[in-house]
Amino acid sequence: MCTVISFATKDHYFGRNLDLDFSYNESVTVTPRNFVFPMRAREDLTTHYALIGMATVLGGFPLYYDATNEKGLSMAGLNFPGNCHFFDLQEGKDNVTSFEFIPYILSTCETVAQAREKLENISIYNEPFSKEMPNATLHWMISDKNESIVVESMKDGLHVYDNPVGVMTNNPPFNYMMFALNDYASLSPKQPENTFGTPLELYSRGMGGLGLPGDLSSKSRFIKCVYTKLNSLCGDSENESVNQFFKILGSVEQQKGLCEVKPGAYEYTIYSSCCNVEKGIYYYTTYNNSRIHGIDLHDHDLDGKELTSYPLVTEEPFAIDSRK
Ligand SMILES: C[C@H](CCC(=O)NCCS(=O)(=O)O)[C@H]1CC[C@H]2[C@@H]3[C@H](O)C[C@@H]4C[C@H](O)CC[C@]4(C)[C@H]3C[C@H](O)[C@]12C
Repeated sequence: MCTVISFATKDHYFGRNLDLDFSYNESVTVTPRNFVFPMRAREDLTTHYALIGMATVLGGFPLYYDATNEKGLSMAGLNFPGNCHFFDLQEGKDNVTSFEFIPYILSTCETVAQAREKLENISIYNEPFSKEMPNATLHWMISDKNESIVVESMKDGLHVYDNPVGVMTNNPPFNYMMFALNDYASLSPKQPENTFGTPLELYSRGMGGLGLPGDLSSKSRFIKCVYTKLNSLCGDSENESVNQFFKILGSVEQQKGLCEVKPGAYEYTIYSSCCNVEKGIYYYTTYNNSRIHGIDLHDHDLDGKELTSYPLVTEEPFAIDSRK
């Protein structure tokens, strides 16, 4: 399971938890403007916006999981098994494979409004990257500074939903997720009001949130993360914002051993990311390394042609303070 959020203080931030039982050897990857994205059913993308994000690079192609472009438009793919459906080539449509979808939108659009226009004619084409790399069953969140949308390709076509809460997880489809929020509308960081007309003792702090789901199912993570994000208070500095972002994602992170996906195999939060979309800095932590690392898009020659990849730092020694 996974969770993606868009978040704002003075700057805007976008990132996700990647929850899975194994890794595809992902790295933080910068794609400069003149890297050629070969496309399967349309003209190659030769000159485009520069991108930074998490990807598996295979055969020279950055298979992005989540990324942000130099204009601050961001996009992430999360699992959507069972509901997701991709199509054969459609005459008269912009046929874009699922692994080309992030590069295509982020290469060519500056805003969600522009992405919406492109989406009007896009069909997600079912050709896999290779025999060894079948199609991932994904849905996507796309965000800019002003808004977020969710894109779900299903048997009956492409659905584009406004996402006023800026959070997405996995199944069920996004309209069901938004409806499910109704059941929790009365939760609050304030202590509840006693309406029974008989004296009761509020024996603990935090009782306004009683009933907030805490399990790892995707609907529960959606509710919990929306509640956490929308009630979160945060200062404007980069340090406070990035730390708070990781704390919000931490409210739905997965500890090893709690979510069995097949006998003996457990999903866990392999990495968490947070991109400052204004500055183009992609921060991340990994399961065994909570030190925040950052890679700056603008540290690179953005007019170049070659990818730059940064292997994840997955372990680091603790800082043990000495009395001396
Ligand atoms: C599984 C990942 C999403 C994590 C997630 O949502 N897990 C929840 C599982 S579930 O709901 O409980 O079933 C997705 C996110 C991005 C995906 C990867 C990216 O799409 C890039 C390539 C695309 C290739 O077609 C397949 C391999 C792959 C490298 C994908 C593997 C996998 O499907 C990834 C890593």
